Amino acid sequence: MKSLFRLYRFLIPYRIPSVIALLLLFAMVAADLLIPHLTQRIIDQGIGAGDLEVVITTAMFMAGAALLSAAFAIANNYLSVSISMAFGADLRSAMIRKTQSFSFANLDTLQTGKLIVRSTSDVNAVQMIVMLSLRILTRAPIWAIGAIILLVITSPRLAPIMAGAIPLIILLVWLFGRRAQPLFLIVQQRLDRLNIVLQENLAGVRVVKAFVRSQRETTRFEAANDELMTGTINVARLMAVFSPIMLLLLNLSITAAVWLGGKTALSGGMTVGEVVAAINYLSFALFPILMLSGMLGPISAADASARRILEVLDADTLPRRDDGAVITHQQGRIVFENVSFSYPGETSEAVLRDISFVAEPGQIVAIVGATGSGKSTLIHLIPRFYDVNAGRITFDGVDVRDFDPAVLRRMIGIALQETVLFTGSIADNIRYGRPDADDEEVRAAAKTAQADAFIQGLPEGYATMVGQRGVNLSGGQRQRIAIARALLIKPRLLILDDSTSALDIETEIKLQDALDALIASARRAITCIIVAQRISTVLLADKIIVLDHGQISACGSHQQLLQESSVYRDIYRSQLGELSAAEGETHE
Ligand SMILES: Nc1ncnc2c1ncn2[C@@H]1O[C@H](COP(=O)(O)OP(=O)(O)OP(=O)(O)O)[C@@H](O)[C@H]1O
Repeated sequence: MKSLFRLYRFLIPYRIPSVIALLLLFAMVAADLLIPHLTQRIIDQGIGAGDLEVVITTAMFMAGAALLSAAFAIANNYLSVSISMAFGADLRSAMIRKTQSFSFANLDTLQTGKLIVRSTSDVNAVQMIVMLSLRILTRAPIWAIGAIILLVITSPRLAPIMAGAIPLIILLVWLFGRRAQPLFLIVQQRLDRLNIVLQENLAGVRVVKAFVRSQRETTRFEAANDELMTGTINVARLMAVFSPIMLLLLNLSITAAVWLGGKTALSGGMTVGEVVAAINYLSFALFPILMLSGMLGPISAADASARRILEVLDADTLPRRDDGAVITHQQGRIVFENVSFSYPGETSEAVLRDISFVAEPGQIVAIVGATGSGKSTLIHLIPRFYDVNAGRITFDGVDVRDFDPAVLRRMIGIALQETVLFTGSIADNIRYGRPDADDEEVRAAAKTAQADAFIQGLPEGYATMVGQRGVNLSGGQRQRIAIARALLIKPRLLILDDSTSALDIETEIKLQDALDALIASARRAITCIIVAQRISTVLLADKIIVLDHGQISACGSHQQLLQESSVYRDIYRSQLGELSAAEGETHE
């Protein structure tokens, strides 16, 4: 329950309406509890004494109490629904705000599927309990306590029945809770699993079809679905036994009250009205406990949901730094000083070891190496998608960890390995990092990225809509839009992570020439770090860094590396065939 209570802080902005809702509850319970007392009066002083006037006036009081109770209930329902919906909306917004500040390490642990479940069905479960707290969950105990007090006052002789029934009910609820809690947790975990399978299945539906694996995916989904069903059935089975037992206990208590009350009334120890009122009070006291016990399931589920929501809200993200460094005259000089890095996790090995190099302002630095050698990891450290474990990276002499992440990232234009485009027009996508850029600037960036020609050829040019994940564009077209997007922010450092892999050689050469021209003509230096699989992409780079199993195995220009690095020569040979005679002369 601790997690659930921690989320109640989201009610603070609604404390006044919440207090009003609770006051309305008290008023409602008071009106309800008046009715057994009035019933007693009608029976004893009206019917028993043959006084019609008492019958009529008391009946009018009863109708008044019932009307008031209904009016309070309507006002309370109205308030509690509005408060809980606002609470849910605030909670969802807080979660989305938090995920926006997630580092890549956070995203590694809380993947998309999990985040979606947490910000939808988990929030709904908690929101439901908040609404019930302002209604039935609070009303039930007040009702029960009020009824017990009135029962003891009006019919002390029947109080022992209550004294026997209540501990028994509490014991049963406790036993049920202990048994049910783990079952509810299992259901939540299985729901999580089902959502992840579903999300993977839908996101990868094209691959599934291409590999004719629909059967496998259906089986995988059905397995997760069946597991969820079994879990839910286990909970339902427990409820199926528990609820009737509780009802039996309630009915037995009332039977005992009728029996004992009847006997006492016959011997003159109680009036008929007192017996009727006592039976009413007894059901008023026991019924809420029964109702609350039925809520144990949703409460346990909501507590599990709250725990999962808190995992998101409490995640350790890169803090915003208002006191972070600011560089007024940016040069774009990047220095790696003995950088080592391993991904978070106890068993993970170092992915980068002792990396040192300098990218001077205006230089094009290429990083090559076998797949998995750590190229993407290396460039992800510059905008602080992850922080280094040892050594440091400086941007114009300032350790990147001294910047506010947003300030640092505004100086860096990056086209990531996986191209993600958003629903919207092509122009919107290019403008993503700089929404105020004018059409000319958008077009200039697209021209450099070799995207202008194909965009102009589309039916609506720059206004053409891009589908979810850019499905209506080719891989190479999406890559070029991503490069234009990175260029448009006029970065001091441009990072292209294998961003030209889907381009044909001719387009790639044109892109390289355009980038060269841009770098040469830029008023302020643009440093460029290019990760590449293809040697042809890096031939013109000022400096090529060869990564091998997370370490720099060589560094220099193409010609230097041909002479000095066997790893580089191997990559060269495997891609471009045997070395030409001229190149062969220069090395051993
Ligand atoms: N988010 C992650 N969590 C844990 N390990 C990771 C993560 N991303 C990459 N790795 C591991 O780090 C190593 C280097 O990966 P990286 O993506 O940097 O290589 P790369 O040289 O860019 O490969 P490629 O050319 O195939 O893109 C790999 O062994 C990979 O398994």
